[in-house]
Amino acid sequence: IELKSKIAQFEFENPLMNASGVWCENAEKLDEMKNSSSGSFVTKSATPQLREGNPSPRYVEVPLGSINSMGLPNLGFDFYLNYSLKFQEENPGKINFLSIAGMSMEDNLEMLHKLNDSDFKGLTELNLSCPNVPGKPQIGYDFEATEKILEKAFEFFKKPLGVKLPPYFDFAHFDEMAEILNQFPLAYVNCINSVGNGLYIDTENESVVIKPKDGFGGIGGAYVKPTALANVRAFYTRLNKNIKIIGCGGVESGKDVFEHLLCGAEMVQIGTHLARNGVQVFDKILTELSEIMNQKGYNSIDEFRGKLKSL
Ligand SMILES: CC(C)(C)CCc1c(C(=O)O)[nH]c(=O)[nH]c1=O
Repeated sequence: IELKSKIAQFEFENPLMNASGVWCENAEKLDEMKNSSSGSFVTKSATPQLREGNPSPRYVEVPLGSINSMGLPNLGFDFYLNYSLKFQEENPGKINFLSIAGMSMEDNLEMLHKLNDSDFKGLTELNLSCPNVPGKPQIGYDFEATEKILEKAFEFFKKPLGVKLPPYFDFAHFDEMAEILNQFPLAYVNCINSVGNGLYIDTENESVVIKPKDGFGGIGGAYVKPTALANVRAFYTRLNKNIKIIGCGGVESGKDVFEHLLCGAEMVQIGTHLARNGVQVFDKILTELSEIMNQKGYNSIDEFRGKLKSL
């Protein structure tokens, strides 16, 4: 059976990849992703310079998912660009995704200029959960700021660009965001980033479980699947068809991947489940997805992608 997915001019042999931030922060992890059975991989969101990030504990697995306030620890933009250039050189015809999350508009534009002027042939992911000016919500929750940064980017950026979105919970927000995104020649929209500022409590110690932000952190894993599926579906039905959707959130099995694909996802990312179990999750989940497709008599994903039925 066929598991191919297409974004921009790229074709991937299967729809699975890691979620940015998971199994992608250094060369050792990226090599494991590169050598796994995933269809592609994305690098940890980069800032212009190396960042230590927040004090640990900053990522904690909990029964139904994970909570994190990493604080953008990363080896710096040049590391991920060089890794990507080496990857495309050593694997002719193959490309990866490179994520950026500047701490300011200038940082983002600087990294986009460098990418534009480089030999990078892959896809760039602009992480809109990046911080805004103090006192204002993250860029993805500031519609004006989102429009402004995309206007500035598309003045000069000529390579395939996607955006990573935080989750939305209101139809007015789906509509407003889609109206903005439809103005730009985006290659894709990636839904969702972690559900922001959750709180997990250790009742034995009567304390929080992560050190930064008094324990407040982004929630991932099974907790967020219904929200992730809703955001994938909401943008799939609102965006023009040449903007593909990447689904991210709550994927632990072939069944979860099937649900994201039914909602319209072109690629499906795995975060918390990958962090917990390592890259063998891709083999397991590909087998489970193939099993489901065989049982249902589907030979390719295109036969059911986006075809979620209303009642
Ligand atoms: C939240 C930011 C630190 C501004 C961006 C990086 C990021 C982080 C992080 O590095 O803390 N964690 C997430 O779950 N999603 C993200 O996009």
